[in-house]
Amino acid sequence: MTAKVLDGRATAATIKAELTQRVAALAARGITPGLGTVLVGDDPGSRAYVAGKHRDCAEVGIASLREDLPASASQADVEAAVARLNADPSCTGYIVQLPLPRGIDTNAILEMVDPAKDADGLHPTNLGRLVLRVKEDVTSPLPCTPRAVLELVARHGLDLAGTEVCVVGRGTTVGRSIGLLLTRKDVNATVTLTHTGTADLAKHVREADVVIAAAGQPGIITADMVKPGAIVLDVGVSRQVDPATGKAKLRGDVADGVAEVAGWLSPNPGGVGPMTRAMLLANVVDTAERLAARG
Ligand SMILES: Nc1nc2c(c(=O)[nH]1)N[C@@H](CN(C=O)c1ccc(C(=O)N[C@@H](CCC(=O)O)C(=O)O)cc1)CN2
Repeated sequence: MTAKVLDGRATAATIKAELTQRVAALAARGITPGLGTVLVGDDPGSRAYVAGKHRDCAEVGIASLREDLPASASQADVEAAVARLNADPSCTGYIVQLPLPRGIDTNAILEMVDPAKDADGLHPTNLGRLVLRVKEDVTSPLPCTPRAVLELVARHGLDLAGTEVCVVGRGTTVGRSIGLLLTRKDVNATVTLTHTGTADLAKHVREADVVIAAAGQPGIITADMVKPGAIVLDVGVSRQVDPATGKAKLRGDVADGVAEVAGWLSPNPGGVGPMTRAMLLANVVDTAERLAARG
């Protein structure tokens, strides 16, 4: 079997075209959404992702604001950047790029974000609304990668109702929150959340109709672990620098042979990554539309 491709690049391009029209409709009413980013330090991956987010904004007509801080920034410096974006009326939503450098208290920073401007859906209020099953169209944004996974699957005509899903990885941005989304009544999947403490990972993966690999461990999901025909989403990404050339290579959590066993596979790069960026834009536009509707 050669898996069909869950094409994140093409799907993200379609979504961005839709968002461009929605942003133009807001502009006609005198409203310009503005996305802010807080980037701390020199991590090449984080720098590339933030640069991509600003390119995306320009493409769809969203204004963008940057708070770039050096790796030596203190907790107080990062908190001051967050306070500036909270206070800036031209910033309708913003994100703090993760991971933050060691020594910065990430939870304290995320708690400082104004929940109404939280474009990542990672503020405790917004994650709490997800737990309480408050619908995001009424109140708050969903975390971008979990939303990206659901949107990518739905736009390829796949229905997850009744499926057994194995999530690999328990990080906040993906693993923990995606389980909450998948078990909502409008999705109706059954979820097993696995992690580094799981005794027999292969057993859980093998039983799953859908595998969401978000461990950040290159090649951890191998072909022998995957049920034939399963839907496999490769979310985790690791940047490995080739010592010979000095060039960075991206590696996903899914090993090469999986494409021969799975029914559907999201490539990495080119799958969930571009969709994550598109969902960030969607969160910003959704928020701007909600505010506009409230006058
Ligand atoms: N505040 C946040 N921090 C992080 C998040 C997040 O959702 N919010 N997720 C990841 C990183 N991330 C977004 O910030 C992200 C990862 C990957 C991509 C992407 O487009 N990847 C491309 C490859 C890009 C490249 O060549 O480097 C792909 O998969 O095709 C976008 C965003 C951690 N931090």
